[in-house]
This record gives sequence, C-alpha cells and structure tokens, in this order.
Amino acid sequence: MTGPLVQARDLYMAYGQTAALAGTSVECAAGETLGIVGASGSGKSSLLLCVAGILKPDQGEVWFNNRRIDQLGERERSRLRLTDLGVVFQFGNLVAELTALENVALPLLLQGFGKRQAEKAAGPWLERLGVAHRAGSAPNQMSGGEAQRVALARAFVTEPKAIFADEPTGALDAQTGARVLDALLGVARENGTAVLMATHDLQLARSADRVVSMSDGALVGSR
Ligand SMILES: Nc1ncnc2c1ncn2[C@@H]1O[C@H](COP(=O)(O)OP(=O)(O)OP(=O)(O)O)[C@@H](O)[C@H]1O
Repeated sequence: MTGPLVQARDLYMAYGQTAALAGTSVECAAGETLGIVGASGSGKSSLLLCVAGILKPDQGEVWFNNRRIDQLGERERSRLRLTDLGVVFQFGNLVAELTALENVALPLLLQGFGKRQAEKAAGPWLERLGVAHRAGSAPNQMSGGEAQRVALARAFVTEPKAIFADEPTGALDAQTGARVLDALLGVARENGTAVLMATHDLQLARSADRVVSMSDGALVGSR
C-alpha cells in the first residue's frame, strides 16, 4: 500500500535546553496543500526543517515517498532536496549576484544541466509565476513580492514532489502576500505538487486543503 507522500512520526528535537518539537506527527498526501499554523516559537519552522531533511530530529521518523529519510547521510539528503523537494523561506534567499533567470536556473545547474539548457527551462517558470519581465533583474532591483515569486519559480523548476514553505509571504504586505500565496498554491495544484506551509496567519492558511495547528512543539488540532 502506498502511504502519504510526507510523514513525520513522533518527532522530538531540542536546541540545547530548548525543546522545539515534543512528539509531533504530521502527514501530507501527494498533491495536497497543508497549512501549519501556530504562535511564534510553537515549532513550525523546526518541523519543516526536519521533514525537508535539513535538520535531523533527536527522536522519531521522517518518511518521504515511502522511504525513511531522517537516517540518511547529509549527501543523500542534499541529493533528495535537489531532485524531489523544494524549499521557500520568508525572505526568498535569492543569490544577490545573480539575475532572476540565473537564480531560477541554479538548481538545474547543480543537477548537472548546462547553463543554456538550465536557463531555457527556467524562463517558463518565471512566466508562470508572473515575473518574466524581471528575468534580467538582480534581486535588489525587484519588489519583495517579485523576489518571492522568483523564489517560488526556483523551488518549482526541478518539478519537486513537495515544497516546504516557511512563512513564504511573511515579509510582504497583506495584499501582495495573498497574491503570492495564490500563485504558490495555484501552480502547486496544477502540477500536483504537495505543499507544507508554515504561517502564523490563519486567514492565509485557510487557502490550503487542510490546516493543522501547533503549540509547544506538538500538534494540537486540525481541520
Ligand atoms: N537556532 C535556534 N537555537 C536555539 N533555539 C531555537 C533555534 N531555532 C528555534 N529555537 C527555539 O525552538 C522553539 C521552536 O522554534 P521554531 O522556530 O521552530 O518555531 P516557529 O513556530 O517556527 O516560530 P516563528 O513563527 O517565530 O518562526 C522556540 O522556542 C525557539 O525559540
């Protein structure tokens, strides 16, 4: 039987003395969009970092596509992130020295594609996210909303099975944020990409197919 695409089982994690995850379990099906809400410090980022294979939980299991990934070595987890997973953070973390097009092409270069081929594949993603006119701009020449759309294009360019988004609209004003979120969830639904999105904004989270709430490192409810 095929399980959920992403599954966290009873995760525990602490930063020194500070418990960040205290028995968190969550799952997300292929193609599903999941909102993770909770107050600041409730553990949303820590959960995303663990399920995205960026941090290792102290206890518990992380499964992706029927494969246990929390015990994989750094090299294998990096490889998985490059091929099957996409991440988007509050501040797009674009490379300042590269244009929008070059930023979006970067994950494909890392996968071994040539520059021309990578940029050819990157162009249509800028278009789908509504920022094709910014292809030649550097990140500091763009608005926050544009930069975040470029970051989304970069997350989608490898056609990952899942995208992990931590407050993807957190640095934007409400209206721009809502539009960027629509773009994220719209493209994800068209492509069948699962999205796990942390936000403190309940209103934004409601755009997801399902919402779970966190408090003190554990899940306290869902709808
Ligand atoms: N790098 C770190 N070093 C030490 N403690 C940390 C670190 N990152 C997070 N914490 C602590 O771990 C707990 C969970 O934090 P986490 O960032 O996962 O929550 P969050 O819900 O994402 O918060 P926010 O909405 O403010 O980003 C908090 O008590 C936080 O202070």
